[in-house]
Amino acid sequence: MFSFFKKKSPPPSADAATPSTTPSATPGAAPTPVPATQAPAQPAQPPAAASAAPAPAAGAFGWLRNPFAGKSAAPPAPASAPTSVPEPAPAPANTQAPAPISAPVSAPAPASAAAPAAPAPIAAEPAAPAQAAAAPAERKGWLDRLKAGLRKTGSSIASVFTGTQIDDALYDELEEALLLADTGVQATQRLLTELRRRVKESKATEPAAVKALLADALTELLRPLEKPLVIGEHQPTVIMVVGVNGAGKTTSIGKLTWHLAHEGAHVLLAAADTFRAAAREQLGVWADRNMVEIVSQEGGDPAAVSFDAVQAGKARGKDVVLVDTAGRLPTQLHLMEELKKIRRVITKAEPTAPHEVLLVIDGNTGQNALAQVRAFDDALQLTGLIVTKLDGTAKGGVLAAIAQERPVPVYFIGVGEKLEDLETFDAREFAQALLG
Ligand SMILES: Nc1nc2c(ncn2[C@@H]2O[C@H](COP(=O)(O)OP(=O)(O)OP(=O)(O)O)[C@@H](O)[C@H]2O)c(=O)[nH]1
Repeated sequence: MFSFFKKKSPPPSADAATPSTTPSATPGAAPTPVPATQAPAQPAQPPAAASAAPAPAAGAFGWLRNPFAGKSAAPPAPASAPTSVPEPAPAPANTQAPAPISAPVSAPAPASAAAPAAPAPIAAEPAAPAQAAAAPAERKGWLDRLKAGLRKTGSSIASVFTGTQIDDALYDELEEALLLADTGVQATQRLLTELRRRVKESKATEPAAVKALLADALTELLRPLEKPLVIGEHQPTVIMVVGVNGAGKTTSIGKLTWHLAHEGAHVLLAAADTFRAAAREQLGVWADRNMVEIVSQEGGDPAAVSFDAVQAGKARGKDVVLVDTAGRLPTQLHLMEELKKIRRVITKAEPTAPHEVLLVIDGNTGQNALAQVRAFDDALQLTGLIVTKLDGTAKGGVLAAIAQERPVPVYFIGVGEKLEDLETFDAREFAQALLG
């Protein structure tokens, strides 16, 4: 299990007013909010973790605290304050993971106040150090999978250090290996310069020691990418998810939803890919699996669906609204304009939203991923990345290129198709996994 988000204490509930009880009651025209139905505990063959898992949020994960866990373990203080957003319908998300869910649901605001250690202002956390200490067995298992996933990238870099001498040949080989791993010219040069400095300073004599110094230099380079996703500062937190076709957007949203729901968050999905029926269906399957609501519409304007979803999320006191958009290339300018419109219209529904604009990139695309980050960032002002398919890739170095050239935080990385194959990004873990 994991906990990947931090929850800020929501402001003393604003729009409490009108929770529309049923899943529908969507304002405006068409979109059809589909209740995530009665879904039985375990749908067909849900991604492995679903069955293996829901040890309801224990909050024992690395550098992110799990405020919902606190709430569930010890039922939040009798929601004294008239609180905020009364959760209307017995939020579907909850049925499956009784403990964490129900509690937070009904009284989001005060709960967080009650949440013991939570007041901590969120944002950028000195991530790494705490992590190792807090890391439970699950984190260890994840690290093993990450290592296995990055083996293709790592083995060629690691082979540089099998010799006995630290000489120019070693640095040349390393340069080649880093470039082949799609680390990019700038990041590669920076790493080599930094490595030479560290080697000199430490008077290292063994290639193995050089490898450890490289891990340090890489960690430092990647560190700016570490940042937790913050949930709870706004209610709902509106997250718009974008990316090229097939990058893994919908799958990542599904995984994220599962984890959020199991942390006790109430999630609403918005299927803003209104053109492709398969895309909507795929998201619908994830909604059913996670027993969360979805706003979906056949045809029509993706921006309108997003607007309605945000409105519905506000009215129903959801913690998170996740907007899935259709895949597109950044060179398809009219489609990029469509994304900008979705963004604008979301802001009309909630002036502070979207709170996150996440780009999903396929780790296999190497340097092209960097081009995608640049283009989507220019168009949409990204707040974070999800990097998928780092399993089996020989191009894992691209994160170093991103850190060097366009350091948009990496909220999550994916190393497989199963639920548990999505985790928070940690610079040192990644550097170590990358170097084998
Ligand atoms: N190996 C691996 N496969 C993944 C990962 N994440 C997603 N996938 C697979 O990638 C494929 C595409 O994923 P989708 O979630 O449909 O991608 P999408 O970006 O929503 O696609 P469009 O809606 O067409 O734009 C699916 O087969 C997923 O199972 C990952 O981390 N590792």
